[in-house]
Amino acid sequence: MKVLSHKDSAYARFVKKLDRRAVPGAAGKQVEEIVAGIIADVQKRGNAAVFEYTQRFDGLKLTAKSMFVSEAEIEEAYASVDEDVKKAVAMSKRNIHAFAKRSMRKDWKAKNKEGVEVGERFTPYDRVGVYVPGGKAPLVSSALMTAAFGQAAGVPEILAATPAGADGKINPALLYALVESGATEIIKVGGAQGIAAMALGTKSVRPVEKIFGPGNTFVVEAKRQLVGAVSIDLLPGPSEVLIVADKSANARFIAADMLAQAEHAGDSVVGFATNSKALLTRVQKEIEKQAPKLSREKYIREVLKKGTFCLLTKTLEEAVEICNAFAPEHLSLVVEDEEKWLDEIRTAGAIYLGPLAAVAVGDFVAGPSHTLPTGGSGKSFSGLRADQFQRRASIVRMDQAALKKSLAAVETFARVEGLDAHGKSVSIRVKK
Ligand SMILES: NC(=O)c1ccc[n+]([C@@H]2O[C@H](COP(=O)([O-])OP(=O)(O)OC[C@H]3O[C@@H](n4cnc5c(N)ncnc54)[C@H](O)[C@@H]3O)[C@@H](O)[C@H]2O)c1
Ligand SMILES: [Zn+2]
Repeated sequence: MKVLSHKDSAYARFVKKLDRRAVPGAAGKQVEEIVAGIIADVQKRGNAAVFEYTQRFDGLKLTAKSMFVSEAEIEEAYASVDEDVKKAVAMSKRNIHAFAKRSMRKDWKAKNKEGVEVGERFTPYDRVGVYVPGGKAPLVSSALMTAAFGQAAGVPEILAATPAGADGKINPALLYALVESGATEIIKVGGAQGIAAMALGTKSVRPVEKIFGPGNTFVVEAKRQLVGAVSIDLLPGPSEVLIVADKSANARFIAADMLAQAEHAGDSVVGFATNSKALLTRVQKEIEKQAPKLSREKYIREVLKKGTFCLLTKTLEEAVEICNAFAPEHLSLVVEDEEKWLDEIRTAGAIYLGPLAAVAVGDFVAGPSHTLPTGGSGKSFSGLRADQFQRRASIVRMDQAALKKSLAAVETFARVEGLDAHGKSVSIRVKK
């Protein structure tokens, strides 16, 4: 765990490095090339390529039939998932839908100064893809945090892709959550080949229009490379939290949040910035006290060693500046004057306010999606939300009076751009 005070000589340099930019290719030339190769191969050979990579990376042999989760598998999942899980999924889904309803764009129309009616119309995509990471943990909540937003937006076809283990089985709770969140088809394909199959289509997989969801570096790089063939939500990478706190904060809660973040995976990032020396000392002690009791201590130790920093800043202002430069996926803001400091926060993906706002509640059930911008991309992306499942079209309608009032300016534009047919197409309609 890196601990630095503003008085240390290494502090300024370290803080400067926290001003991040998520640049393409940051995953490394090698990942970029591997993914480009997989995409090209899926484009050329379709199913055959998808099956080959699935065998190579996940040890699973698939066919055109077995790549899709069957009705029987879904029935089995519904029968085996216990009531507590069903209840928790229902609660999360209810809150997601309520949140989604408010953030969805609504049609509107108005008249411009000349009397032309202008407006916007929003309709759900017809067919989207969601990626749910497999691998290290069955991310039941990630199914909800992507697909259920599409479901709320009214997307009729949601194709989900998730890697199955070598035994071809998908965790029943994950399957249950996916179906409850509106997934209409599920393929047992992960990685870059899963993203490529959804974006480009194969003989068995009909292509989607937009792809959502988190994944490892191969998945995220594949999404980045396939922009154009599809659009995407954002490029979410390894999870992170930054806690900004003053002396009013509770050290036990902060330590618990830092450990919760650290247990996600070995590549998680955990930051803590405070202007209170006493708090910093107490948090360090608390971490050592709480960590040994946790089941994922292995990941936690790894993250504490290489992905954790604690900064003693000179002022709270400085901590907030660090936050804006860092653009954390999650910010936990625990300060006396919440409203004042909230106004200063600009780049965080999700802001948790006050000592009781545990990030884990947002991870699972609060309502906003936990699929959020990481690696500094909060400067240019926002978290996944329902309106990203809506297509937008602008609408223009006019009558004779509005047409007449627009004519002079149109003719001027037409003249300077050398597009006389444009001018003509308007003047021809205007009644003299
Ligand atoms: N930001 C968020 O909201 C959020 C949420 C959940 C998970 N995540 C992130 O998702 C990631 C999950 O990663 P994961 O690996 O467990 O699951 P994953 O499903 O993302 O990746 C597994 C796939 O990676 C591919 N792969 C593995 N090794 C490869 C190689 N050498 N070459 C090419 N492809 C290869 C395989 O196809 C495999 O199916 C973590 O980094 C986690 O932090 C982020
Ligand atoms: Zn978390």
